[in-house]
Amino acid sequence: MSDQIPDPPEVAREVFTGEAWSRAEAFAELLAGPGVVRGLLGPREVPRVWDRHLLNCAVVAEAVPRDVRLVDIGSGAGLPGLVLAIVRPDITVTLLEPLLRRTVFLEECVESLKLGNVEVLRGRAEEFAGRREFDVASARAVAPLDRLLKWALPLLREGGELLAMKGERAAEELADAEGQLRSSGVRTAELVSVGHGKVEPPATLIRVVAGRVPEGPRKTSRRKDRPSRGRQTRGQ
Ligand SMILES: C[S@@+](CC[C@H](N)C(=O)[O-])C[C@H]1O[C@@H](n2cnc3c(N)ncnc32)[C@H](O)[C@@H]1O
Repeated sequence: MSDQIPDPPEVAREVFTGEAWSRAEAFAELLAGPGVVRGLLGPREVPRVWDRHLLNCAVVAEAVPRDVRLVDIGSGAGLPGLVLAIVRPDITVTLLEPLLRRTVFLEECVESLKLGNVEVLRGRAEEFAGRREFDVASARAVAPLDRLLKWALPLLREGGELLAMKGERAAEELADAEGQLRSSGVRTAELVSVGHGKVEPPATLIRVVAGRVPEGPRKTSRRKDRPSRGRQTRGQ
């Protein structure tokens, strides 16, 4: 393992079990190596690659139901989507990211980690409104809640959930978006705390449950649904 990467904390062994352990180690190396060289992760993040990145993202799995189709909006270097795919082989994960440099890295990671439950999709979330449908949307450090709602809700089925990783300002963001939440017809919006005993402090999520899906192009045929731009790749 690279000199710069700290030893994983003890708790990492509880979070990444079975095959997930070697994949988590390999992903830490990819982030701290090519990820830093290509400017996807700041060099100062390397010492905290386990706690701030891998573990903090992995604990989001506590809020993800079983066997769902999850889209990670603005996945960047694969956070949290690729980590969720590592710890949750029961779910299928779409890493949605507009920047080519990042999708190339993501595709390389998927191949190198031999993840069969991941798709890399290049494009902006708003391009796929009504064209793709998911059960869960995750996002970390992508946009304020009001903008995230505009991007995520059209990608979710009725009853689907947005899980937005937010920090200290989570409650404030939720309060600020109250009007929009009401007019978007969402069922519920609440703060959820995950990772107790695993990450310090525990991670705060805003969970929004989508209401009725508006009538739209989602009802068109599969062939027409295919995005006109953007590359899609399935993992091995
Ligand atoms: C600050 S980075 C965060 C990356 C990653 N989620 C993380 O926590 O490290 C924000 C990411 O959102 C992507 N992004 C920006 N606008 C987007 C949009 N409209 N749809 C999807 N992704 C978008 C950017 O390309 C970038 O990779």
